Amino acid sequence: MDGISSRRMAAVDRNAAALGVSTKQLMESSGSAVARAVRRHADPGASVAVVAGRGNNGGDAFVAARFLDDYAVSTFLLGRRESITTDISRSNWDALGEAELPRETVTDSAQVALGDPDVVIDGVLGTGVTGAPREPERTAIEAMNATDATVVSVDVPSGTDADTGEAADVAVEADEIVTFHRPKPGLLGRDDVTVADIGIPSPAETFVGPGDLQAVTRDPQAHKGDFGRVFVVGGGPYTGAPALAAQAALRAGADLAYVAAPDRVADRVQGYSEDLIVESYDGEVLTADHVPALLDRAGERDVVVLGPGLGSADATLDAVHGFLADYEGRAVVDADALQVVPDVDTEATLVCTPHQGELVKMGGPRSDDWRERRETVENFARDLGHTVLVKGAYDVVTDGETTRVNRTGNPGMTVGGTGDVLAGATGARLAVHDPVEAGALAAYANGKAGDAVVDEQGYGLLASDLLDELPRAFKHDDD
Ligand SMILES: NC(=O)C1=CN([C@@H]2O[C@H](COP(=O)(O)OP(=O)(O)OC[C@H]3O[C@@H](n4cnc5c(N)ncnc54)[C@H](O)[C@@H]3O)[C@@H](O)[C@H]2O)[C@H](O)CC1
Ligand SMILES: [K+]
Repeated sequence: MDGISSRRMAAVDRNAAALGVSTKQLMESSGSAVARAVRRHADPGASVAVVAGRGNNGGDAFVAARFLDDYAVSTFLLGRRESITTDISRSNWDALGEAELPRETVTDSAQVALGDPDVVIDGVLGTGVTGAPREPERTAIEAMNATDATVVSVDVPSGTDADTGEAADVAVEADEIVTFHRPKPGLLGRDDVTVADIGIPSPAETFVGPGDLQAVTRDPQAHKGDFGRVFVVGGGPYTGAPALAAQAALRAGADLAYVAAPDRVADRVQGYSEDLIVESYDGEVLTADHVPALLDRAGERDVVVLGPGLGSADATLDAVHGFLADYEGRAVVDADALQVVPDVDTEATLVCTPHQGELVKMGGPRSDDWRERRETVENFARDLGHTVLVKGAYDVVTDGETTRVNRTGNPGMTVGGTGDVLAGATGARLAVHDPVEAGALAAYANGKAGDAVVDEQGYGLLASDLLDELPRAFKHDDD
């Protein structure tokens, strides 16, 4: 079983809530699994000390204490009730009081006195920890290690980093770890780990959801450019496509959006928006002579979006080939440029964004059912060596290893230009995320923006309508 990082676990937890399985339900399953582990180690009547921190790890421990009311269980909260960080955990603390189960709060490390229990439940710190344990958690961990009890850790031994397995100078020495859903990367290879299924529905992982948006953050200390300079190479036969892609990049969080376009159309592209930095090259379409200068510029920027509105003249496709052959950075490839990708040997990291027809033109599979498409596109992406985002009612994003499916969006989005918006948004996210995550986030937000527009005004959506909605579509609970 693959490991799941703390960050991904938090996203999946939030996605599960959006699918109707609340964190409270998950906590109930987690606590119950911990209680079952305790029953394997000691019979009813045995003494159990439950040591709980102020986060949801402690909440799991409160639930376990409630399930163990046929044991001599006493619960210690490291802090005051008011300092419990989540409502769910606090309600489970309150439930212990209502059930008249022994519980006490420990606000001073000097007060940590666990007695001589048969079993200790370690619910002090889980995946939400930052840094080495502080007081009173530190003393509590030492007190747990000092008992002769069997120690059952909730999710991860407190003091051990769930992602790296690194133990702080003070960390719980667990006899058994009951971890939830999937092993945490830092626990892989250990033989003292039980993985409990806590009822997270598999769509919470497969489908991009609101939890995935938690990856979209903006550091208040950031400087201009930190969130990406996106370079759209497009336009020639068409002018709207590169303008939409570049504006979408800004709406999806990029700091600067550049467009390189033939001088015949560059002014028109600029005319659509004063927010873009438009650079022109001579001629009517992209040709091989332009490639060296474009490569220089691309080297100064974070991501290239190659394709929108370039057209499919032979000279242009040759130029795309030449560009990709020598480019080593990150790029989104869209529209007519896609057909070149299978024939080019490149060091670049690409996110290809075909619709079904373009995928077939690339030599990819045709499949109508999304489950089948997930499989076939995975294989195709693996062979291609790049990330592929196939657009459809269910978008599939995969690098052949990691796959996400997006089901936001609606039939109104079959209108021209929505793909250009997606390509630009993907470019912006590719400046800060890995390729699959970038594609997944962009597809999710693009579809969500389309849903918001159609909700408000009905069909008749324009691709440009998506631009205004995109920032809201990327917003999430933590904002
Ligand atoms: N993800 C899921 O599907 C579920 C997870 N569950 C459990 O929840 C924890 C993670 O909970 P969270 O509230 O995010 O964080 P923690 O309880 O791990 O800790 C936060 C808590 O601790 C304080 N704190 C942080 N760092 C330190 C430190 N270095 N020293 C002392 N105190 C620290 C912080 O202020 C908070 O108060 C996960 O592991 C699971 O056990 C649920 O079961 C629901 C499903
Ligand atoms: K723990």
